[in-house]
Amino acid sequence: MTTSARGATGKTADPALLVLEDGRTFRGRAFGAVGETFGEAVFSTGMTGYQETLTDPSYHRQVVVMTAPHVGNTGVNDEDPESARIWVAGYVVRDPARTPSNWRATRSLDQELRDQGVVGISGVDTRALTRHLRERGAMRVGIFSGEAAARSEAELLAAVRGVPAMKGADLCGEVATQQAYVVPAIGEKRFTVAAVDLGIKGMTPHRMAERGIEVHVLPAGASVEDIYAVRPDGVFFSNGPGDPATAEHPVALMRAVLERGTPLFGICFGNQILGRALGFGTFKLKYGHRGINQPVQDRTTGKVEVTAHNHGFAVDAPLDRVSDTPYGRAEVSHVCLNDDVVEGLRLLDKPAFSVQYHPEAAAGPHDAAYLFDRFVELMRDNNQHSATLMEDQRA
Ligand SMILES: NC(=O)CC[C@H](N)C(=O)O
Repeated sequence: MTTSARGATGKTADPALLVLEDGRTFRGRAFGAVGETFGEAVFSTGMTGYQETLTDPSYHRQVVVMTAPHVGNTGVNDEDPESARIWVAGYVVRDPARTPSNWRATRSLDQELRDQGVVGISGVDTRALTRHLRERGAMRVGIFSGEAAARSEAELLAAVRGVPAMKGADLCGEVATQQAYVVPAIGEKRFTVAAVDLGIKGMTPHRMAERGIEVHVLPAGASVEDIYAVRPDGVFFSNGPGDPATAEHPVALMRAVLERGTPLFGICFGNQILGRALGFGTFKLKYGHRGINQPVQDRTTGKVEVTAHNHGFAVDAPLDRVSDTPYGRAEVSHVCLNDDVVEGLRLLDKPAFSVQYHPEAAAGPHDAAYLFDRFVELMRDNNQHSATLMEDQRA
């Protein structure tokens, strides 16, 4: 052992090594489980919400670097997770809290990472690492501690370079539910929504349920018949991990929904699926957007909102004009003010829209919650329209 330090438990933490695919290394201490892990190194600028980050299924196969220097202050509780387990492949922090303190906490972050077998590293200069990823782009990484670190750096680097890249990764099937389930409406039921789970975060159906929506969450492999079997007033496509260029089945499903004109809403991966369904391309951003402080402009109102993000890919659609698509006219409805990345799409001739960011904001500001209300309005207007047509037929 070359270095040692007291970990959160008071035990001596093993040294750990972080190896990037371009050969840069960072030394630190084991945090969470001891062993090895691999993934795509990405950074999140969220100052709060680490439990929600860890349990967001969109982080599957990603090693998350926290730019906030001090992580773990409020420990871990049973209410904040966005899914039933931690999905990040590895976790990189500068200075973990030694003594968590919060009335809801039942355990420490270090303990939770160990219990779930998630390998992390602490004591890393996360500012230098983040700058490196900003300059060179997101890239593959490995974290090694204990026995796993007892190899030459050349061997560790070869192992990192052997793992699959995020570009071309088809991952939704690995995180989505296998069984359909229902999230009941809170209060009076007003609408039924079929939500295609591509890696859904728990807060998303909750935000719909709060608005009187009964949400039928369906597996990623659901058929068009499965969707319409629930007699939906609207269809939702969730966030999810991996490269949207691989998502053939969700694109086909969405096209069937657009064909029928059922009100449609997509979040994050769902926005990329809508982009593809309309005939736009998607591409990998250099280092993506992750955090809860990204400025986005709603181009329909001109208003700027501060929003929660987690995406490494984006839709390639023109910002300066309305596009003709097989489903009518479409436009970019939202744009990121940092870099002009497409953050939302809207159809002008059909009740369909999507955003690249997270209006459910778990964690994050609630500026974008109005998007769930827009979905409700689309369903309400569509139902009224159908009712009028029925009356016309009877007259
Ligand atoms: N949160 C998401 O849905 C992410 C979508 C996609 N995996 C991306 O990284 O861009």
